[in-house]
Amino acid sequence: MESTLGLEIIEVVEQAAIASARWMGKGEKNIADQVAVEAMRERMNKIHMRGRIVIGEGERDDAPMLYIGEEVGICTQPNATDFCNPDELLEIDIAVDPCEGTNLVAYGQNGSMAVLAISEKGGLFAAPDFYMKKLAAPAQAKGKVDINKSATENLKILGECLDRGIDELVVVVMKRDRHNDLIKEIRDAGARVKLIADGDVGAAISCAFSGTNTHALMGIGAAPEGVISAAAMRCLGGHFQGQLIYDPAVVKTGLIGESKEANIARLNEMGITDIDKVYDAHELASGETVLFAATGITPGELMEGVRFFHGGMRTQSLVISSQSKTARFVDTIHMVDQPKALQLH
Ligand SMILES: O=C(COP(=O)(O)O)[C@@H](O)[C@H](O)[C@H](O)[C@H](O)COP(=O)(O)O
Ligand SMILES: [Mn+2]
Ligand SMILES: [Mn+2]
Repeated sequence: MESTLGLEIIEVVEQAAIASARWMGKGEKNIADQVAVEAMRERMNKIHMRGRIVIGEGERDDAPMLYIGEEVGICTQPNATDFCNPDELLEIDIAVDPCEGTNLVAYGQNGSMAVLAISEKGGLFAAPDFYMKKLAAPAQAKGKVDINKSATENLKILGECLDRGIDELVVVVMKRDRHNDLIKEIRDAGARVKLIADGDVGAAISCAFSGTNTHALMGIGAAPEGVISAAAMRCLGGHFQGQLIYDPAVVKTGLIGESKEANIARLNEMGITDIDKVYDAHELASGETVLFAATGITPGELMEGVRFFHGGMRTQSLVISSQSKTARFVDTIHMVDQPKALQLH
């Protein structure tokens, strides 16, 4: 699956990030999102692959592009056998978030990215448009911290695994009312909290890299983003667990469904009967081969944002492959017109 796809998907996330970055700081989150979706879809449809979107734009709002179930790639065409080789004809599943952190882009804040994950058919958990309680941590703590334990217990374990005092740990938490008790508990335990407005995919993956000063992600974010984070964490060997949250009273932002009962019924209809199951990274991204790609839109812990200059732009991306066991940071200069100068760094 991987050979040329790994290279082509870099351009997919690069193009989405560049399109969105043009709207950075303009206060237009919907446009920043829409242009990323269009650019991602356009580039994706030029790839020799037979893809199907399993996590995409707006499960419930009839999104016109990159919606769940949409087929993407040249090899989805009826006469594909005429121009696609057998490898390219293998069905693959794709999870996308063309603009992860739309508010961050609209308000010029750090941490947004264009991101996707790919696996063979059935290799990514088709998460419903629900919330997910998440716990991410570095590889040293994999299988030792546990989402069922309290934050206090996990911080103690994390400190031991990382050979750090609890006061030397930084936990990323999304700034939401639902996290007020969690934030207090982390601070009372002695650790430091980095509050983010949005963008928990980047925060989760940052845990896998030392040097980011991010030692854990705790709290409740969106479930689709949980699967994308898990895909990267699975390849990187980091710890990731997720548990679906279906009770609007827990989430507090009120964006999921009408009632807890209706949400449980919806999960059951989707075939999810063990509604409180804790999924680990290998269950959320279970495919034999998993690919992940992201490009920074605004600057973040992992990647620079898109930088525009006369005649072009520069992007930084991260491409991770379970097959080649690589995490590549790709720095690209895009020459649109003839730039007057190309800066080395
Ligand atoms: O920041 C996020 C928003 O993603 P997007 O809509 O693609 O810009 C995600 O990182 C979060 O995981 C999540 O969507 C967020 O936690 C939703 O929670 P809330 O704002 O409380 O409804
Ligand atoms: Mn998102
Ligand atoms: Mn998004």
